[in-house]
Order: sequence, then C-alpha cells, then structure tokens
Amino acid sequence: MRLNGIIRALESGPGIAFTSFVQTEIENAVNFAQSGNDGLVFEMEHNPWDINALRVAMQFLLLREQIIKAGSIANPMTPMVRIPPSGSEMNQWFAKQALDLGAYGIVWPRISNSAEAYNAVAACRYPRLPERAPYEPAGLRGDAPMAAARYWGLSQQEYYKRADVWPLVPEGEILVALMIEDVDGVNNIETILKEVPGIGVLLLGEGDLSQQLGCPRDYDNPELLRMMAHVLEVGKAYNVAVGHPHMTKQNARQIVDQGYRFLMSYPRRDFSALETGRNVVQGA
Ligand SMILES: C[C@H](O)CC(=O)C(=O)O
Repeated sequence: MRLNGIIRALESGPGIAFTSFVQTEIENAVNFAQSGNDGLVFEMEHNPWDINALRVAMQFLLLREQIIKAGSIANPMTPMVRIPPSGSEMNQWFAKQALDLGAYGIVWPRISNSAEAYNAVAACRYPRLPERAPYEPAGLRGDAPMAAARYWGLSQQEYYKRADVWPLVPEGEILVALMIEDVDGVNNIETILKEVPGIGVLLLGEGDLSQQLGCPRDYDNPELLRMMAHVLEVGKAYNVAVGHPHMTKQNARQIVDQGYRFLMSYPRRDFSALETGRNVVQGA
C-alpha cells in the first residue's frame, strides 16, 4: 500500500500531483485537508522555523471521517515541508527534523549544482554500508524515527523499510523536490539529473529566477519562459516530474498541456464576499 499520496498521484493515471504551499497553522491544515488534493507543502522557507507549529499542523491534517472512509492508514493529505536553507548552505538538520516528525518529503530551495542536489537527497536517507545497493547518494540522516513511525501508522522496523527516497527505491515513501530557481540551477539541470539519483521532483521557482533575471515576478518574460521550458524538457527526458509553483485559474490548462506534473497554488483567504457587501452598502 502506497502511503505518500503525492507519489501515488505521480505513479498513476496522468502522473500529475496537485499540491499547494500552505502556512503552518491549524486552520490552514484543517481547511486544506478537506480540499481533495494529493498533498501540501508547509511553507517554512519564508516563515519562522517553528517545529512545534509543524508538529501541531501535521496532526490537524488527520480527519477521522476521511481516514475511516479511505480504510487505510495512509494520510489522506500528504504533508511535505519546504525548509529554510538554500542549497549552497549544504544543510541537513532542517530536513532531519521535518522527516522525524513524519513529513513525507522535503522541498529544497535554490539548488544550483550536483553537489547541492546530492546533499539534499543524502539528507533524506539513512546511512548504509556501500555493499548494500542503492548506496548513492550516501545517507546522512540521523536515527530517531519514533514520532515519524507513529505518524505513518507503522512500527519502527516497518518505517525503516519505507523511509527511503522514491523513485530510487521504488517502495520508498519520501519525496525529494529540488527547487530550480537560479540561472546556475537551470544551466546545470542536465548534469544534476545525470549525476544524482533519487530526485523525485524539480520545482521551478519562477519568482526567484525572475528576480535574478532582472524582471521580478514578470512571469511573461521571454528569457524566464525559455529557462523554464528548458528545465521542463530536461525533466521530461529523464522522466522526473517538473513542478509549477503558481497554477492559477488562468494558466491551469496551459501548464497541464505543457507537461508540468507537480502543480501548486498558493491559497489566499477570499474576502470577496465582504467586498461585494461593501459595494452593496455603498450603492456601487
Ligand atoms: C510561492 C513562491 O513564489 C514560489 C517560489 O519560491 C518562487 O520563486 O516562485
């Protein structure tokens, strides 16, 4: 039984997963858990690294009615976490803390080259001896999965068997998503995919990329679009899903047709009913 709903979606049917960045708060977890999507990414890169808030929000993804209806221990809504450090910081401990709470994957900001990509995958794997394949990327994760095993609904030994990166380990339940959001990352993308196994998703950061290109958040800039198309094509050639961070009602059809497979939005609270009410009162 597949536990990670995002991997399940990538492996089946059209191979497309629907997710969203979500603030690490109870209300957002409860609301998004009922949205019918495959998973979410708690956005902790540009928010405080509040590990207790993450622990609490993850618990509030679990809705009894959904669990009973699904008849499965798998989370109906799969949580991943976008951690704060950029790839160049060669960090590991943020991933370790999120995985140890039971996160099913990590989104790594600003990965620019193979060494950073290798570190990202290695941080999500337990160490093993070289004779036990697949050895590379050689695991760096420390061992304390009690809370994670409980969250996944498994014994600790069962957790160990499945706590590896997909698709390098086909039964692995941990998804490593690398954000490609600078020019070096775009230029190095083919080398990264050639040299580093275990990458599940390449997620484009069109905001950051456009910032570097001198056209901040101008999503129609031709150079930005050329770079995004390049990552998309290389991802397709290596059969690695490429993600789009800003699906809107306007671009949804286009990005599906282009072949993006990890589709994200950024939910905003909708106060349009109040605006309508104000307009009614003001006679507009
Ligand atoms: C939601 C964010 O805008 C995604 C991102 O990091 C980007 O660079 O774009």
